[in-house]
Amino acid sequence: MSARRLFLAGLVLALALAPLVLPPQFVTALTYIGLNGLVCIGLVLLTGVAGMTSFGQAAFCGVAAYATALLTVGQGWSPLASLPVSVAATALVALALGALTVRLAGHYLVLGTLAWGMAVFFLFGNLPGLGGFNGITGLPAIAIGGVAFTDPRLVHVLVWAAVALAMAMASNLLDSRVGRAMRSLPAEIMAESLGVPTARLRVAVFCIAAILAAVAGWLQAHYVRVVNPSPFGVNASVDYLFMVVIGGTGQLGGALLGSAVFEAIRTALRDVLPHLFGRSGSYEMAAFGILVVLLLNTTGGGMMPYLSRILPKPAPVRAPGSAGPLPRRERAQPGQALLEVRGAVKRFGGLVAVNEVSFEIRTGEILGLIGPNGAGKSTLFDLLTGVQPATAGEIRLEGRRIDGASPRAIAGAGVARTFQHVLLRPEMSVLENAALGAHGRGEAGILRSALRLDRAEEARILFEAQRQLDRVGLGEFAAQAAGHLALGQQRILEIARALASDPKLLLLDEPAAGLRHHEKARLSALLRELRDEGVTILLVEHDMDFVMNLVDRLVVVDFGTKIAEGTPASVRGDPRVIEAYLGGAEA
Ligand SMILES: Nc1ncnc2c1ncn2[C@@H]1O[C@H](COP(=O)(O)OP(=O)(O)OP(=O)(O)O)[C@@H](O)[C@H]1O
Repeated sequence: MSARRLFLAGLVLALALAPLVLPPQFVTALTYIGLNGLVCIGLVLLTGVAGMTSFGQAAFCGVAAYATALLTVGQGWSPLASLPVSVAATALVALALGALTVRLAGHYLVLGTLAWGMAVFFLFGNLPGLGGFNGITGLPAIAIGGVAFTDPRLVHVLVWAAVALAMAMASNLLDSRVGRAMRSLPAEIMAESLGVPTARLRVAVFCIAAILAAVAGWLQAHYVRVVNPSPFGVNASVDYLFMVVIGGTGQLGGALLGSAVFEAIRTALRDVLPHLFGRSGSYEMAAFGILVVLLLNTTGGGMMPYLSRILPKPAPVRAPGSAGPLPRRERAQPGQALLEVRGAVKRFGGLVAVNEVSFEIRTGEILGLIGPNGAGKSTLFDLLTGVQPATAGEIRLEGRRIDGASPRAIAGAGVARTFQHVLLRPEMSVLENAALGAHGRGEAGILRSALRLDRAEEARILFEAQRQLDRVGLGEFAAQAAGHLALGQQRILEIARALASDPKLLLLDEPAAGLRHHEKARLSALLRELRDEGVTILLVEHDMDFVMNLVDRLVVVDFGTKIAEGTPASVRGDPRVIEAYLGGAEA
């Protein structure tokens, strides 16, 4: 067993035994830390992992709490029987709200969650049958196998068992194909170009976070045996956000640490301040606010990174020594037309950025797309990758039209790309970044991943990712964080990630930009090797030396129009190219 697992097992055991030795008020505090921790695990997934901020998590606790109150008090169900129904009801509400809100971006998303957080709170207080702001009382205690959880110490064990299960499942999830896709969500263009269905996955993460909040709401309802709106308002949602920010949104442990620190500060202030200021004033909130601001100032990324330094390190994700193959795409014969662009036009208002451009790429060749600044190269690249729709014209991949298709659909059709400004997940390892490329070649979903039933497929994906890293010469860096690589290596990593998707066509957007001379030479050698292995490549590039010595053919554009096409030698001597692009200088 690794040191990390031993530590975690010890922690769980200590928590389970805590009620035997701790006084009741500590057990209550620990129970609340666990309940809040459950909500915060969801919030870490939502905020830290998927990049969405929610001011509405407490409302989800409330939906489950009210649902179980209605079923148990109103209908006489047992709490255990009401658990799946309460959680499912919350998930349905989350699905509906999520579908509406997660498409919003930035501030709009935050305000959207705030709006429904407030709305749900007032619904709890005003809907008939929910007992108004006094709520519903007399909820039964949870009973499992004839054991009634009336003793707070038993509830404590139950709550922390739920926390341990949630932590294990969330950690499994993050360590999987879906988890990597979730971690790629903040870089939406990158994620879509890797075949990740970002909108659907966002709603899924939103629902997962709501389900964790629902379990906490259900536990809390049957712990305190009364349900009213006050713990489910926006204030409580803000508290949850504070907890995860204090703990650190980037790691699951931050959820529990933040919950514990939050509870400790609140309890300390409640106990200490009256001694300092007397009982006349209520200074807790003011002191609490100041403390939180100070904490956030001193621990930018939350407290978890500090704790991580002293905790045993998790073992880095490694590829297995061998694994079965992933599905491969069928390939056309070398020399056949792979991509055909026919009369592509892109207008921005009155400006024609791409004007009736036609060319084709044949299987197994390297084609360079060049032109002076503002010639329309990037726009053409955007048309090929689906980032922008063409105003007119046709783009076909192996005869099938892809103009107007989404970046995800184009990725699915076998077109992989790199970005002019490198897009990686810097905090993920080099291996995991490369594995993101193989997303479309796996199929394990959320539940399979959370239950760790995806290991055979995961081994194949990681093996493939490592194979591509070895292929491009980055194999030895697999366990490093991608953000620690030099820029040139990051560009190469993007190529390895693209190759992991088993592409029919590799599109490279200014791959030599920002590289030093020796890095360019290495990149050039790599692209030649890939071509020799049968990979078809289109590259947009500014660096004439780099392009001229590498490509089989060139397409030259100027003012959005194709002015030349042919081998580097023929293009080099073309008077129109010399005139337009090279300004009379020899290439
Ligand atoms: N979204 C947009 N809205 C309006 N005009 C645009 C847009 N994108 C590009 N253009 C214009 O289209 C023309 C072609 O731009 P594009 O970026 O495709 O050229 P480029 O060849 O890639 O240039 P560079 O080499 O400088 O990157 C330019 O005049 C540019 O200002």
